[in-house]
Amino acid sequence: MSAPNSSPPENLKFAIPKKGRLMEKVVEMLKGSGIEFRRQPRLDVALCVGLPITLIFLPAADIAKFVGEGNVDLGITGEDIVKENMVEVDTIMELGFGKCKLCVQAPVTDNITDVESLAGKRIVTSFPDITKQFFQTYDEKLGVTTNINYVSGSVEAACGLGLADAVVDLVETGTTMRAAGLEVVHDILSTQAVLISNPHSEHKDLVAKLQRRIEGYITSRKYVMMMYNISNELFQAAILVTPGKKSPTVTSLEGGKDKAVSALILKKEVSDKMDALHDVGATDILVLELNNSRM
Ligand SMILES: Nc1ncnc2c1ncn2[C@@H]1O[C@H](COP(=O)(O)OP(=O)(O)OP(=O)(O)O)[C@@H](O)[C@H]1O
Ligand SMILES: O=P(O)(O)OC[C@H]1O[C@H](OP(=O)(O)OP(=O)(O)O)[C@H](O)[C@@H]1O
Repeated sequence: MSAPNSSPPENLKFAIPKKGRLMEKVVEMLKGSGIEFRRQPRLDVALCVGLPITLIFLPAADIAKFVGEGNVDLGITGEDIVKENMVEVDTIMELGFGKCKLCVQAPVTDNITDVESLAGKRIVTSFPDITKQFFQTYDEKLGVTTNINYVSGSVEAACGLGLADAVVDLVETGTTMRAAGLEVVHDILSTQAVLISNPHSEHKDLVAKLQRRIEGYITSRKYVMMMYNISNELFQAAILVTPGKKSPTVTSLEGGKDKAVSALILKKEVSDKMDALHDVGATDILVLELNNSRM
């Protein structure tokens, strides 16, 4: 029993992006993971329902720093932002969205094929530390200093405005880059959204619980359950098609001549697997959506 005057334990503080493409995905993921909250209009703090968690809505670019410095226990942001801030955080899991690349880009008309030729030139970026680190090797080799300037957005406009010889910016579809007349000269890193925690957080059990819930949700979005019947003779060939995530579940049907098999299948492989099972001789093939999962 706790001492009568002890203050209640503090809620876990969980920072999530306050706007933009990451926010939409994060809110959808939290809902699917049973992490529900009510956010009042214009408020950047929300309490979770039934869990001792306070959500704090912050700019994605600030979240790694807040987690690293222990202002919050847990956060979701891009790996690119974690690397740029060079903070000490535990990366708990990759979340599979917010995927893009950080690239050196230059005007198509300049026809630059070798990134080394940009050393000593003017580069504009929202990632000055990663960019500085990237060009350092070339600067030392060539005895030059690359001039790196920070802008917080619309990086792609810098070359057209005459402010830069090249930019270091994110590329997903390439639409922004092409519209600005730029092309990729060099990939620096691949990134996606990650769940990060402060290594000294006192909420280890709750962090582990959230991790399990989010993993369960991600699995349920990636997989479906495939069920089918197969004769005993053809069974071995069929389970080669559906080995499952760990292994398939197999039960004998009444009469003993056939088996019923259920196995998790990656969504993107469903049609190929159904065709293959049909060719092997399976019948009554069903595909069921997963609502949630815990592995
Ligand atoms: N086009 C993209 N595709 C996928 N992920 C992206 C893309 N652009 C950004 N990201 C990811 O989202 C993170 C936050 O991006 P961004 O800074 O654009 O968010 P924002 O909060 O909308 O800010 P702003 O619109 O003010 O720049 C990036 O660091 C990166 O990890
Ligand atoms: O390859 P694409 O699919 O075009 O995506 C890449 C663009 O997306 C991001 O910008 P965002 O749209 O967030 O606007 P910003 O320039 O204000 O950061 C990023 O900085 C790129 O400019």
